[in-house]
Amino acid sequence: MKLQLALDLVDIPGAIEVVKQVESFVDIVEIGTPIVINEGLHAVKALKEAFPNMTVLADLKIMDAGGYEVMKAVEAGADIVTILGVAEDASIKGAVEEAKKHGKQILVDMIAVKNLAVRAAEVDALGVDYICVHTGYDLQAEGQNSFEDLRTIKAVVKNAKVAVAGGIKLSTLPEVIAVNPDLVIVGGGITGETNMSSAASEMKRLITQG
Ligand SMILES: O=C([C@H](O)CO)[C@H](O)[C@H](O)COP(=O)(O)O
Repeated sequence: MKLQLALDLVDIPGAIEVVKQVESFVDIVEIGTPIVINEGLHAVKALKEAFPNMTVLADLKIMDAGGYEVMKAVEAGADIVTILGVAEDASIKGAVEEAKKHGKQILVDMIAVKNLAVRAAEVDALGVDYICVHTGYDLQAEGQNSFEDLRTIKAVVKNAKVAVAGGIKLSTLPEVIAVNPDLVIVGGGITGETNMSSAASEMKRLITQG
């Protein structure tokens, strides 16, 4: 099980500062959608240049032009690129094909997918690397989480790795670990803490002990 740090509500210098504090505890650094909207793919480039040995995920949440947008993210230095599960199969296939050409990976974000079990099985057959259940900020604000959704996709996904994101904190991490995802994605649960290094370190400890 791996730990991914999601960087969302910071600028490029702020993102670099956070990674410096927690890099030894996280496996993947995510350049979140809000950073990409604010700074463009320069943010991906800057983080990869600052931390060349880290796996960098560009959270583009692609909806169309899968191949082209993956190509641009990979040019900027991304190792993993996200596309939405609600996108057309043609877009997901294009994204997978382009990523594979460069030895990179695709994570499908299942945010807003209605029939999760059916769509997860369909997406799994398209050769993607990760399938991620995700409760976004707007539904987190309504008190929702993705823990039950994680069980749902664990039951149907046979090829891809399974990931979970959305409001995970130190206090709720054990509940997530119990379902045994391949990847746990945490943003505010680390970046919102006064001592980010200690939060990330404790999360890594819990994940490693399983
Ligand atoms: O993808 C995300 C969100 O939609 C904003 O773009 C976050 O990176 C993801 O939700 C993880 O962050 P937390 O919910 O703060 O853990």
